[in-house]
Amino acid sequence: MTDFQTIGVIGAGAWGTALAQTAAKAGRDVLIWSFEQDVADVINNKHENTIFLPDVVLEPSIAAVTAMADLDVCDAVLAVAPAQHLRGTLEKFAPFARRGLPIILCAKGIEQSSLSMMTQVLGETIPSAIPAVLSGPSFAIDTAQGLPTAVTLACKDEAIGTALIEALGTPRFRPYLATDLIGAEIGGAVKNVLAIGCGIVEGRGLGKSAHAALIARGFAEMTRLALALGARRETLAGLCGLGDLVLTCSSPQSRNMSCGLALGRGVHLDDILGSRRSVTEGVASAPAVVALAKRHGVEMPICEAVDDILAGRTSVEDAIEALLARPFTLESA
Ligand SMILES: NC(=O)C1=CN([C@@H]2O[C@H](COP(=O)(O)OP(=O)(O)OC[C@H]3O[C@@H](n4cnc5c(N)ncnc54)[C@H](O)[C@@H]3O)[C@@H](O)[C@H]2O)C=CC1
Ligand SMILES: O=C(CO)COP(=O)(O)O
Repeated sequence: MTDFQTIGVIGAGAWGTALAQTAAKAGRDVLIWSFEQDVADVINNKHENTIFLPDVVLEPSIAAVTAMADLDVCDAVLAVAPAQHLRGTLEKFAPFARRGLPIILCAKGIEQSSLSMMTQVLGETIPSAIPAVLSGPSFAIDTAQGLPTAVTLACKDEAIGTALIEALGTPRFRPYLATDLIGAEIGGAVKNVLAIGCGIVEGRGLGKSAHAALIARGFAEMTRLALALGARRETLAGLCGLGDLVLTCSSPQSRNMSCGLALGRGVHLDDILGSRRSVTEGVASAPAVVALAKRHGVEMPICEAVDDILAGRTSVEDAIEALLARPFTLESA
């Protein structure tokens, strides 16, 4: 018996669909809200999200809706809209969220216009909700196909966090409880920017040694920013930090890494983004990460280089040369 029998999923992209599938496999009744009517129709009529997560037969206990009002029966909600659309999406849901509703934030990004983390966006749109963050190394297709995945589920209230894990966890989808929401959020947002950087390194043929160096120095940047924002170091060393960084930075199936790969091979950013319907979160989060770092006096040269390349302020070649020309320094600095 669970306190959270009916689960709402807001966002029917690849990750929302995969989380709906795993919640259904855990025995929950699932309502998934789709931004697009055609996506809702295909989920209901074909039991497959042919647009964002093809080739996965969805559980019969998943129903798609396009009216937020239909989610008012949910005991807990997973918010899986992309970071730049989260505010508008939660504003639409706000009138139907009961007081004290647990809302699990699953987007990995920072709002570009306000530099807000997703928990801040939730606090401003549905202040009565109980916030949680779900983040970790988990490609949607792996999770949806039932391949083993483990993630961090962060909630300040440990009893509610534990109950959410009991409602959503399965032997194949293993959430680990944490209480450090900001650490989990920073890990997910910054690893996307670093994955673009790792893709560039691969695309330029700079070698596996450079690739590993970028992961390690990128992890130092991620940790510095997280600590400045009040996170705990051990959170960043876990699934939602290092774990996701390693996955995303080593997998061309990552949208962020593949974006970097193409940039490194000389493809223009507009052409890369124009050829995909799915979201590449690191592109929107890069300027926000850099601005947030500046605000807190944190040095993040790799993220800055990625942001400069994305914004067209520097070439890939010049950015690499500038990083390599930086003064030698203490590793722990
Ligand atoms: N796909 C994956 O493997 C994983 C994705 N995530 C995160 O989940 C979040 C969602 O990503 P995906 O499900 O992969 O998205 P996706 O790339 O599969 O689909 C794009 C999503 O954006 C939505 N969208 C487009 N315009 C919108 C608007 N104006 N308002 C609201 N929604 C709009 C679409 O409805 C669709 O749900 C991202 O923050 C991503 O970083 C996290 C873990 C794994
Ligand atoms: O967050 C992810 C895996 O944990 C998915 O990464 P991409 O958005 O780069 O595909």
